Amino acid sequence: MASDYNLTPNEKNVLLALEELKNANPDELAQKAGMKVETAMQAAFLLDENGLARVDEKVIETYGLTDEGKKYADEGLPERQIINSISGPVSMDELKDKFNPAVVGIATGWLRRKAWATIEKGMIVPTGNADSGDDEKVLDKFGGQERTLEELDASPALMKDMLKRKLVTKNEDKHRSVSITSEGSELVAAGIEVEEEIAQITSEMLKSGQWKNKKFRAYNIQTPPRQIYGAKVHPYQRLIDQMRRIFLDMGFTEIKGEIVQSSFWNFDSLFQPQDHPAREMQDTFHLSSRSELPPEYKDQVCAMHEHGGDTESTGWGGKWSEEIACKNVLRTHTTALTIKYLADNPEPPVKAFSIDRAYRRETIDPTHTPEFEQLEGVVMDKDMSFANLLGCLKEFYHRMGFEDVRFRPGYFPYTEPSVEPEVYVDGLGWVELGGAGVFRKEVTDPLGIKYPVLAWGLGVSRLAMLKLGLKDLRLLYQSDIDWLRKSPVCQL
Ligand SMILES: N[C@@H](Cc1ccccc1)C(=O)O
Repeated sequence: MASDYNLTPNEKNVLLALEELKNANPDELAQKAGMKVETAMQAAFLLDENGLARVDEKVIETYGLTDEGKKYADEGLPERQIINSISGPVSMDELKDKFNPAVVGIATGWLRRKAWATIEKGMIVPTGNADSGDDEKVLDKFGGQERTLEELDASPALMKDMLKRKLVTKNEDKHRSVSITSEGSELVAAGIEVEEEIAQITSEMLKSGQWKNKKFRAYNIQTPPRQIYGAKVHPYQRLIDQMRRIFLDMGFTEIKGEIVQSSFWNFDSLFQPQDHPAREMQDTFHLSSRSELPPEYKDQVCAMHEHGGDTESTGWGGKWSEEIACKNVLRTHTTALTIKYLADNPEPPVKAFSIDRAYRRETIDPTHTPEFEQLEGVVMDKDMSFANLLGCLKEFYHRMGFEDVRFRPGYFPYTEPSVEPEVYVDGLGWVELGGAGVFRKEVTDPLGIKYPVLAWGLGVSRLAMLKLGLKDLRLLYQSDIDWLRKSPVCQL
């Protein structure tokens, strides 16, 4: 049953005005209701929402004359001016003396097209038939105003031609009209009482006691409130913070470093041969800049690569090139940071980690991005063993909420033994999450590191996908505000 209970005084006034007008444009409505157009329309939209009125919008196309069009409406089209001024053949030159050459230029084409004249050897020869065309009739109809197609009594094809000839412009105007619905009329018939309502109480009203005689606008508890999205930490950042917290809690020091690294620190110090496939253009972002090689290590690293240095290792053999080692790259793993940190801090114990971005030339797909995070860590101390490495990683994954952790044999040029940790995820099975191992002598010896080093580099975004239940890693990197606001994984 309709009731005026929830209507504001403006809505009531507009509804009463509409009942008289039935259908009106915004200006008429505002005038009748005795309010500003915006106020009246605001009320009309509210009435529309409640089914008491209807606001219709339609786009009306109108045409207007361009400056050129106006001129020709007054003076006649160029072809008309010329055909009216001649009674027999005339030469173009003669016409150009009498008329603006631009006018003559435009006119000749149209004289021919309209078959008002032929052009023979530079002479314009009237055909004797120059009836007023539809375009001229339309030009006459404007009378200095915007006109609709109906008012001009013109075909769309003709208007298209005139648009092309730049005689007219086309405008699209949105027109609104408001009409009362039968429900609205019923409500008016049942009686509407307009009385001033207040939505806000002022201190004056309170002081004077006036508020006692006021009518308060009722709350409409049906109106859906505007959604408010609180600020929060990005879910990926939240997980990164959680991982950082775990290592800090386990007594590790966080290290940071440069994104741009020499090949020396990114590859050579890690005993990656200079012809290793990972160093190829298609895997690594190579830069044109270079770095100085650290004088305290470069000879030892060279010796290790070429023949195994002072150790029983044979090295890779061949010639190690300083030229290749000093070339800069975007770090392809954060192991470049931990190895340098160890070289700078060779005294045990060292427990350090880094959680930061690495770069590889990956083709972007749901599980690969050229920029990604790694969680890198090293432990160096007397008597550290492979078992300590597995224990440390297990502990980390447990703290991240993964119960089942296992290790598969892996291969990295810088570790021996090497493993790939995996966690078990319901529905997915065992998921591989990075690499780990104990640094080889070939890595530690040239840098003067005397004790065993446990090392790992774990995929962070892969872990985040598992924790957040995502199928597409790219979501983590695109700041899709809608997803961030609404996705349940972002609700924490
Ligand atoms: N750097 C290796 C991971 C790793 C780090 C340390 C030791 C062993 C492996 C990678 O990016 O895949």
